[in-house]
Amino acid sequence: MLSYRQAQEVIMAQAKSFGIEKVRLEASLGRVLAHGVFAPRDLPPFNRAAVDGYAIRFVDFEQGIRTFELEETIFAGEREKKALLAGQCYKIMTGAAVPASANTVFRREDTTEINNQVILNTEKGFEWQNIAVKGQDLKKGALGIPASYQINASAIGFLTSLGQAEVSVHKQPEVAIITTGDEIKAVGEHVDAFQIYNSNLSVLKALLAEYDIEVSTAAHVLDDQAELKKAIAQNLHQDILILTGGVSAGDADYVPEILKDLGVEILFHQVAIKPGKPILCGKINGGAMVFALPGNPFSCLVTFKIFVDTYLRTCLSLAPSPVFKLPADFNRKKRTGFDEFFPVSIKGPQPTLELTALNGSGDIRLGTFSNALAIQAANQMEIAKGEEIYYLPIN
Ligand SMILES: Nc1nc2c(c(=O)[nH]1)N[C@H]1C(S)=C(S)[C@@H](COP(=O)(O)OP(=O)(O)OC[C@H]3O[C@@H](n4cnc5c(N)ncnc54)[C@H](O)[C@@H]3O)O[C@H]1N2
Ligand code: MOO
Repeated sequence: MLSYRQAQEVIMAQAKSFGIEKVRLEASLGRVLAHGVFAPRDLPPFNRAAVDGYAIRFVDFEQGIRTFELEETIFAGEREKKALLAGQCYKIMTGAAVPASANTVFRREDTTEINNQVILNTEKGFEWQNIAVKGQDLKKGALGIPASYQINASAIGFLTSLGQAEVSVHKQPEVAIITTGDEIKAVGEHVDAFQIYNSNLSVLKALLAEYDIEVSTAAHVLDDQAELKKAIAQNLHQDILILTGGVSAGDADYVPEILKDLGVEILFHQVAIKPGKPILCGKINGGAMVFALPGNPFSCLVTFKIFVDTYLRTCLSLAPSPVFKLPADFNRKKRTGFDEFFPVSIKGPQPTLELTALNGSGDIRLGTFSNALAIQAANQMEIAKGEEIYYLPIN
C-alpha cells in the first residue's frame, strides 16, 4: 500500500494545465495568475505626503530656519502653482503630491500656524521625512506579482493599483461530483430513520469554491450498478470526476469495479492513512482524473485535502499546500502503522495544537471546530504532550 506522500507523487505526475484565460479583475479572487504582472509606472507615481502637515525645503531646516511663510495649500490630486523659495512652505494633505521644490514634511501636530506663518515646534527632522518617495514600492517595469500567485484581496488591490482591468489566469477544470448511496438524501427531502443528508456533496462544493471552481455536474446516484455505471460514463470526459462512497468492501461498494469496466486506469486503490484508506485514484486516457473518495464525511474531507488538493494545485501551478509544526498540548496513541490525520485547533498566545473532539471519520462535525489537520506520522506511535507535530491549516 502506498504512503500518502507516494500517492501524492503519483498524482502530481498526472497533473496538466487546463489552459489560460483572461478574466475581469473583480472576478479573479482565488484564481491563479498565469503570467507575472509588471508595473506600468513607478509606484507611488509621485512623492506622496504621508501626513497632513507642512512641506519645506530640507536645506532650510538644516540652515536653522524654524519659521516659514505659508505659500499655498495643496490637496490630494492637486498640482502646486509655484515652487518654494527659501523660508517658504506648503500646507499639504495626506495623499497629495509633494512638489519637486520640497523634500521634507512636518506633521501638523509639530507646528503652529499663525497669520500665514508656520512655526516648527520640533528640532527633529530629516530629508524625505513623512514622504513616500516615487517608485519606493515598485519601480516602473519591475515585477509586481509573479506568475502562479493565487489572487487574494490584497492582490486585487495591488493589481488595481497596477491599472489591471483584467488578468490572465489558469483556466479552471471542469469538475463533476457523483455521490452514491441509497441512504443519502438532499436537504429538504424527507429523511426516514435510516437515512442521512448528503453532506459530502456540500463539503466538496465548498472545498472547490475555495479555488473559485463551480462544479459542472453534481449528481447523486443510488447503489444501483447500472445507474452508477451510466452516471460515471457520462462524466468521464470532464477534467476531474470526484465520487464519494462505495469504494470499500461492502456488498454495494461498486465503484472500483465499475471504473475498471469503463476503462479507467487505476493509479492506486487504498493508501496507508487513517482516515481515508479506501481512496481510489484513476484516470481515463484523454479524459478525467478520477478520485473516488471514501463515503465517511471526515474521510471525504481529509482525502480531498491530501489528494484532490494536490492535483488541483499542481495543475494550477500552485506550490503544494504548506505544512507547519507546533507543539501538541495532548497525548495521543495510535494503533495503526498508518499516517493519521485528525482535527486540531491552534490555541493560545504561545500557540499549541489542541485536540478537537471527533467520534471517528463518520462524525458529521468534521473540522467545524478546528482550523488545522494534525498529522501523526506512520512511525510515531505515540505523541507526547509538548512534542512538535506537523499540521496543515484548514478552514
Ligand atoms: N470491511 C471493511 N469495511 C470497511 C472498510 C474496510 O477496509 N473494510 N473501510 C472503512 C472505511 S476506512 C471507510 S472510510 C468506509 C468507506 O466506505 P465507502 O467509501 O465504501 O462508503 P460507504 O460505505 O458508501 O459509506 C460510508 C459511510 O459514509 C456515509 N456517506 C456516504 N456518502 C455520504 C454522503 N454523500 N454524505 C454523507 N455521508 C455519506 C455512509 O452513510 C456511511 O456511513 O468504509 C469502512 N468499511
Ligand atoms: O479510515 Mo475510513 O476513511 O475512516 O473510516
